[in-house]
Amino acid sequence: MSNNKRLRIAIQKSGRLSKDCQNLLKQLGVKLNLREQRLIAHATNMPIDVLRVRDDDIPGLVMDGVCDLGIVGENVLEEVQAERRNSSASFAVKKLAKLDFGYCRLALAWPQELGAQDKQWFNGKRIATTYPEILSQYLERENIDASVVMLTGSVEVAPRAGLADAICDLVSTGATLEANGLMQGDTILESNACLIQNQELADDDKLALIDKLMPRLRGVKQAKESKYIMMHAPKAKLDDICALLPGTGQPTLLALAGSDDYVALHMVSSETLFWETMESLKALGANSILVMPIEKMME
Ligand SMILES: Nc1ncnc2c1ncn2[C@@H]1O[C@H](COP(=O)(O)OP(=O)(O)OP(=O)(O)O)[C@@H](O)[C@H]1O
Ligand SMILES: O=P(O)(O)OC[C@H]1O[C@H](OP(=O)(O)OP(=O)(O)O)[C@H](O)[C@@H]1O
Ligand SMILES: [Mg+2]
Repeated sequence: MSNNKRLRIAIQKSGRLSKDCQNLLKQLGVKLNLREQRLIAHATNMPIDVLRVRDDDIPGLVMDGVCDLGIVGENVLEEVQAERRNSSASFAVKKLAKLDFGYCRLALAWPQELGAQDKQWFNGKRIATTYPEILSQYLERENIDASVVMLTGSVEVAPRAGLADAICDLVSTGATLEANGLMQGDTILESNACLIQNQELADDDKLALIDKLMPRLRGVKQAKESKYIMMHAPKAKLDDICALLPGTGQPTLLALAGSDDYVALHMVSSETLFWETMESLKALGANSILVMPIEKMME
C-alpha cells in the first residue's frame, strides 16, 4: 500500500496516451512541472504526484496500491487482469471513468493474398500477438484451436517473417495493416483509455480529493460535447426556430438593441449544429448564427 499522503497517479511516460493524459490533468486544474526526464512530477497546487511509466506497468501499480489512480488503455487493463487472475496476484481495480481518447480495437488479421477467411480457418494456425490472454480467451470462446505466439512488438511483420500465419494486434486507422499487406478480420476488443483506482484505497483525504476531481472530469467531458449557440432570431418564427434546435434546453432570449422584430437567442446545446440545421434556421430568417466551443461546465 502507498503510505504517501499525496495522491499518486500513474500515466504513460511516452507513447500514444501521454499527451492526452497530460492535457486531461491540465484541464482538471492539476498544475504540473513536467520535465521530460523525470519519473515523478509533483503538482504545485494540489497534493498530487504523477508517476510516468510504461503503460504495461500501470494496471499492476494500481492493483498493488503503489499508485492510487492510473490512466491506461482498456486493452492493457484487460490483459494484465487476465494474466494476474491466473497467478494469485490481486487483479481487481475500480474503473472510475472511460475516457474519450486512446480509441483503438484489437483485431485479427492475415495476409491479404489469402483473401477472406472465416473463423474456422484459424484452426491449427499460429497467431502472433502482444495480448496472449485476451486472444486465448477469444479462441476458447469461439472454439478455435490455434496456437498463440507472444511478441512484444512488430507484430505486423510476423506473417512475412514466417513466425506466424496471422496476427491479433491493435488497429486504429488500419494504415499499419495495409502497409504490411494484411487484411483485417474480427474485432476481439474495442478499447479506450480509462481511469482506474486502487480498490482498497481508504485514505479519507485522498478519497475526498478524488471526489473533487470527478465532477471536474465529467465537466470536461460534457464541455467537449457541448456547444454555445447564438443567433439573431425573428420573434415571429421563434417556435419554428426552437423546434430545430438540438437538445431539450430552454434558450435565453435577449432584447436586441434597435430592433423590435428580432431577439438574440442563446443556448447551450449537448450537440453541435449541422450545416443543414443552420441553413434551415437561416431560411426561417435567423442570422448571425454562431456555434462556439465551451471550455468548462458545471451544472
Ligand atoms: N493506433 C493505436 N495503436 C496502438 N495503440 C493505440 C492506438 N491508438 C490508441 N492506442 C492506445 O494507446 C496505448 C499505448 O500505445 P503505445 O503504442 O504508446 O504503447 P507502447 O508502445 O506499449 O508504450 P510503452 O512504452 O508505454 O509500453 C495502447 O495500449 C492503446 O490503448
Ligand atoms: O491502425 P494504425 O493507425 O496504423 O495503428 C496501429 C499501430 O499503432 C500501434 O503501434 P504504434 O504506432 O503505437 O507503435 P508501437 O507498436 O511501436 O507502440 C499498433 O501496435 C499498430 O502497429
Ligand atoms: Mg506498452
